[in-house]
Amino acid sequence: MKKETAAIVQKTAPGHLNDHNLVKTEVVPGVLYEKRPAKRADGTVAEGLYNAWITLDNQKQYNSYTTDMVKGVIMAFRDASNARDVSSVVFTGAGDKAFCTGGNTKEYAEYYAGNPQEYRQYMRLFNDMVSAILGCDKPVICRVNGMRIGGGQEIGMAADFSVAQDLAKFGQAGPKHGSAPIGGATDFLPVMIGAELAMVSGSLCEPWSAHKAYRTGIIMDVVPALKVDGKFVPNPLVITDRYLDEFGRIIHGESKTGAELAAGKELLKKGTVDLSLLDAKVEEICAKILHTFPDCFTKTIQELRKPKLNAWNANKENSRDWLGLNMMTEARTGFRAFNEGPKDDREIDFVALRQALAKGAPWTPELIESLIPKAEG
Ligand SMILES: CC(C)(COP(=O)(O)OP(=O)(O)OC[C@H]1O[C@@H](n2cnc3c(N)ncnc32)[C@H](O)[C@@H]1OP(=O)(O)O)[C@@H](O)C(=O)NCCC(=O)NCCSC(=O)C1=CCCCC1=O
Repeated sequence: MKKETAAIVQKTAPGHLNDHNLVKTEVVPGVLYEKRPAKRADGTVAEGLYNAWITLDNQKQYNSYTTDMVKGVIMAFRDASNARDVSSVVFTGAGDKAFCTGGNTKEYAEYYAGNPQEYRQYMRLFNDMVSAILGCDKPVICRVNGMRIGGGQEIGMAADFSVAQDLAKFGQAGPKHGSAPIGGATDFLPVMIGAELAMVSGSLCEPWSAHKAYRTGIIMDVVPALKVDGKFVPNPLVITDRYLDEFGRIIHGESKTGAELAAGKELLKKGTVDLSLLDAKVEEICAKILHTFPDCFTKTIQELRKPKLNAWNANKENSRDWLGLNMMTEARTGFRAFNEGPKDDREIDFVALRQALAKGAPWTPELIESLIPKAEG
C-alpha cells in the first residue's frame, strides 16, 4: 500500500473491528475453510487480502455432501461473503477424483428413503446452500478438481466461474437414481447452454467430458491434469485434436472409441494426476478479480447472476415439495438400489417398473423390494 493511503487508513479505519466470522478452519467434519493470501497478477502477495477456499472433504464418498456438510457449506459461504479482507471464493473438493457427486446416497437410502417430511427439511438446507452461493457478496470460482455429478454439478453451476482439470466429468444422475435434477440444474442449464443441450445433459444422465462442458459453455476453461513422462497430455480418453467428423458433426470432447480408446486407457494408466495447472488457472482468475473495483465487481456479478437466480427462485420451493414426496416412491427405490445393490448392478429394472405402473400397480413396499437388485447367492 502507498504511504499516503496507509496514513489515511490509519486515521479513518475503526480501532476495533467487530468479528462477524462464524466458522473455524474445519467448519464441520467434511467442510474445510481456509483464507489463502491473495496474489497480484505478477504473483506477489497482496498483504492483508485473501481468497477464501471452501473445500468439500469426503473423499471416500466422492465428496458427496451429508446433511451436516450442507450446513457447513452454508456457514462457510456466509463467512466468506462477510469477510472484509476476502476478494474471491474458491469452491472445490479434496483430492483429484471428485469435486462432488451430490447428495450422500447412503444417507438418502438409510435415512431419508420413505421419510418425506425429513427430506423436505433437508431440502430447506440444500436450497439455502444453493442460495448462499448465488447470494455470496464475493465472486465464486468453482475449482473442478474431478467429477461434478448430480447435486455436485448443481452447486458447481451456482458458482460464477468454473475451471476444470480435463479428466473431470460433468452431468446429472437423478433420473437413473430416483431423483429429478431440480436442485438447480433444470434452472441453470437452459440459461447456460440453451434448451436443447440442457435437455440432453439434464435428463439422459450421460456424463460429459470436461472438454464438452467447456465447448458447450458449462465451464469457462479447462486445463490438462495428466502427466506422462513429465509432460502434460490432454485427457487421452477424449477426442481433443479434431473438431468435426467426416459428416460435419462436432466430435471435439466426445469419447474415443475402439482401438483409440484402448490406447487412451493405457496412457491414462501410465500417467499421474497433477493439479498444478488447475491451481495456476484459479490464481490467475482470482488475480484478475483482485485488480478491479470491489463494489463495481460485486454489482456486476449480482446482475449477471440474475437469469440463474430468477429461475432458481421461481422454482425452488415447489421443487422442495416435489422432492420430499418423491422420497416415498422413486427416490426410495433408486437410492436404495444404488446403496444396496452389488457394485456392478446398482440401478433398478426400469422396464419392469414401467410395466408394473402400466398395469396400475401401486407403490407398495413389496414392489419396491422386488425392483432393488440383490447380490447373487
Ligand atoms: C457415476 C459416479 C459418480 C462415479 O462412478 P464410479 O467412478 O464407478 O465410482 P463409484 O465406485 O460409484 O464411487 C466411488 C465410491 O464413492 C461412493 N459414492 C459416489 N458417489 C456417492 C454419493 N453421491 N454418495 C455417497 N457415496 C458415493 C460410491 O458408493 C463408492 O464407494 P464404495 O464404498 O461403494 O466403493 C457414481 O458414484 C454415482 O453415480 N454416484 C451417485 C451419484 C448420485 O446419485 N448422486 C445423488 C444425485 S441426487 C442429488 O444430488 C440431489 C441434490 C439435491 C436435490 C435433490 C437431489 O436428488
